[in-house]
Amino acid sequence: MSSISLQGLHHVYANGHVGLSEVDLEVHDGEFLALLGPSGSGKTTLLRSIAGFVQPEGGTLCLGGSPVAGPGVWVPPEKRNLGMVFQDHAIWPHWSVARNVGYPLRLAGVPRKTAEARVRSVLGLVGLDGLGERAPSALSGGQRQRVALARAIVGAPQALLLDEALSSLDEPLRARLRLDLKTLTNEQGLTAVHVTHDRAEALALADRVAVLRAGRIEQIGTPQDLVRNPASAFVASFVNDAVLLDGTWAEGRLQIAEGSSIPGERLEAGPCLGADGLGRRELAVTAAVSPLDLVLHPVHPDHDGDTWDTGRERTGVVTSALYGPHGFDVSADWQGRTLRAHVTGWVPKPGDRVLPEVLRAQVFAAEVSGAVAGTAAAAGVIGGAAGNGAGNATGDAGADAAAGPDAAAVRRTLVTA
Ligand SMILES: Nc1ncnc2c1ncn2[C@@H]1O[C@H](COP(=O)(O)OP(=O)(O)OP(=O)(O)O)[C@@H](O)[C@H]1O
Repeated sequence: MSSISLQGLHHVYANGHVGLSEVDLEVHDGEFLALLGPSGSGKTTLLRSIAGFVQPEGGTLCLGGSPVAGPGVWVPPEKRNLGMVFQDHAIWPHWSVARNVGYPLRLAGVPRKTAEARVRSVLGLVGLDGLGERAPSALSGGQRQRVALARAIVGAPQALLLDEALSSLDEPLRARLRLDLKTLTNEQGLTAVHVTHDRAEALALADRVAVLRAGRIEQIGTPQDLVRNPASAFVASFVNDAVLLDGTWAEGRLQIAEGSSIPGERLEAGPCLGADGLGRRELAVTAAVSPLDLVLHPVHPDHDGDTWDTGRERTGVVTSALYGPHGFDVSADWQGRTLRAHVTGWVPKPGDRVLPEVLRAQVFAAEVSGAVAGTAAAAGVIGGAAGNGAGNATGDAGADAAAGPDAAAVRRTLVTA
């Protein structure tokens, strides 16, 4: 059975802003669902509608199979049996930990002995064993958030609603609580809906992730689905940090810019292109390229064979290179667009010239201009089949530059059909 069910949920605020637009959603019993999306996409409105803090203008909302909002139905928040955790703990500073956690049980009139035993047990579940008599001021930020979590689950709610609940914590506290939250919800079979801006957190924690955009659910699926099979360029950009390249599909290649194209065998048609995939027609499309599928080949500083006949530069320039344990996260400016790539095998630094190459891209029908609100301003790329000057990823840029535009160098370093 669905623990939480929304049909055609709709809400427009008094100022005309669309909070939710005809949202259908089923959250299954024991499922952990993350709501992910850019600012203003409707995540909070959706969560607050479930909680009962927003009364939707249209549609129906059921909890545990019973309607709580809809035509002629309205169940107030305190009657919905939901646990909520906010970003800022919201615990009473002058009450002990145990008193804070036991508050919902006192409200519900649970006998004192039963309540004390339940509080002790829940404190154990959230890793606060033996800290019941502490004052909140004597706890760390992470511990205070565990108190809020304990209070949210102490009454055995039918669902747990988390509103940016981990966002105020610093790493590694946040990583630790993330792990504990996942274990706790799994072990206790809790249904949870978690609003977050943090895509890594959404992908790590959730059984399914709903990506919101302008009050609608753009895609819902497992983390693997969203990463491997994004339904749109927007999802690819938002979830996978993909660079978006507008271009034209024609004659077996995706033309990205003057002289720069991606051969068809490196392209995968997204679902919006239908069963025929890219087909034979000329199409305006957007290619989404994950930073892991974009190679930046270093170009030797002395090499000057990197312009088109028109004099336009084929290479890009590294604008930032952030070191990490598994390589560098690099941004490069290429023909006025920002490319992002994960670089291993050589040490990039700002100012380095690079030649980009796309290994794989997902292609979507082009959106009407400006429709991809909130995506990275990114993108454009890639390798032309002529010329050279690019070193390969093992750092032999100098050797290539010295070799001149020979066929071997071209094969080794550039996108070719
Ligand atoms: N109380 C309100 N009054 C008027 N408009 C609102 C109100 N709350 C939200 N909105 C508008 O509704 C839309 C959805 O906002 P919502 O807060 O649900 O998005 P969000 O994805 O949670 O954003 P954020 O990540 O910034 O919190 C936005 O256009 C927002 O400006």
